[in-house]
Amino acid sequence: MAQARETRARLCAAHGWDEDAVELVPVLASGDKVLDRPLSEIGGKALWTKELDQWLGEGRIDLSVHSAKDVETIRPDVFHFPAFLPRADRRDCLVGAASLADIPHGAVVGTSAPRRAAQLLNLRPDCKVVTFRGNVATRLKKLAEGEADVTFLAAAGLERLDQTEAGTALGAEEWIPAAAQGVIAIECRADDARTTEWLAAIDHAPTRAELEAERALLAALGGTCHSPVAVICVLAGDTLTMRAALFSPCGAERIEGTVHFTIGELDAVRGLAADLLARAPAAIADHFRAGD
Ligand SMILES: NCc1[nH]cc(CCC(=O)O)c1CC(=O)O
Repeated sequence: MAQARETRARLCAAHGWDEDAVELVPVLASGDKVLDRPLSEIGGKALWTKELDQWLGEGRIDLSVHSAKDVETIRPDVFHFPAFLPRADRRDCLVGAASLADIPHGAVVGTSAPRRAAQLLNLRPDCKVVTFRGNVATRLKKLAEGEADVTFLAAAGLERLDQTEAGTALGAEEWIPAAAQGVIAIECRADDARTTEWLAAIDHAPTRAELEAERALLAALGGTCHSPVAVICVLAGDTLTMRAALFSPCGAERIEGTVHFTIGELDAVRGLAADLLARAPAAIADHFRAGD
């Protein structure tokens, strides 16, 4: 809802509309209903899009507001994304310890993200990972109740809920975030020219450049929400720099690569994916579907 309010504010500002010109329709996603198992076990990212897709397809809403990182790599052709909002803080925050080094030996870490679990175990094999789902408030509550010693939450999510003091943001030199993290993606029906044009006015081109590259990497790797993959792509001037790491699920193996390219040069991204997969031991490669 915080993301939908931000979208409405930007749309109204861009077009000079009153706030009541845009109606917010809350749609509860399956991903919010099933909270006792990791997303990757119960149906993946479609759990965030299924209900919204149905409402959008039926014309009950004109646009859907997503966290870009929750959206599947391959989407139905009948929809498209005319707008990505300016990227918020893309970093993960560590909650419950001041730094990765300060996590107590043998600590219990709550997360159900394969990337966070594998990356943490790669750096801190002494830790134990337990499943931790639910929205930001639920996860902070579970932590306070002692279900885990530490957890990770996206800085963007904490920021949107005014809870930034809850954790310490981790820099890219020590911790790589998820593809598309911190980006709000707005989707509408591809044949809806009117909404497409309204949304195009609030699209942020630099964010789109990073996002398209990060999503192209996932597509080239055949990555899903089961795949422990971390990627950061940063635009500076006309050059994008992408750094990506693949992990085996329990963190024992890690391979990494970096590539520089210009906007739209997605062959460079596909080259990085091919290089990573070529170097990947089976413990990593088994979690990707190269070539799909
Ligand atoms: N379902 C997980 C999810 N999807 C989007 C965000 C917030 C960050 C973002 O918008 O990228 C979160 C919470 C988290 O990872 O801690």
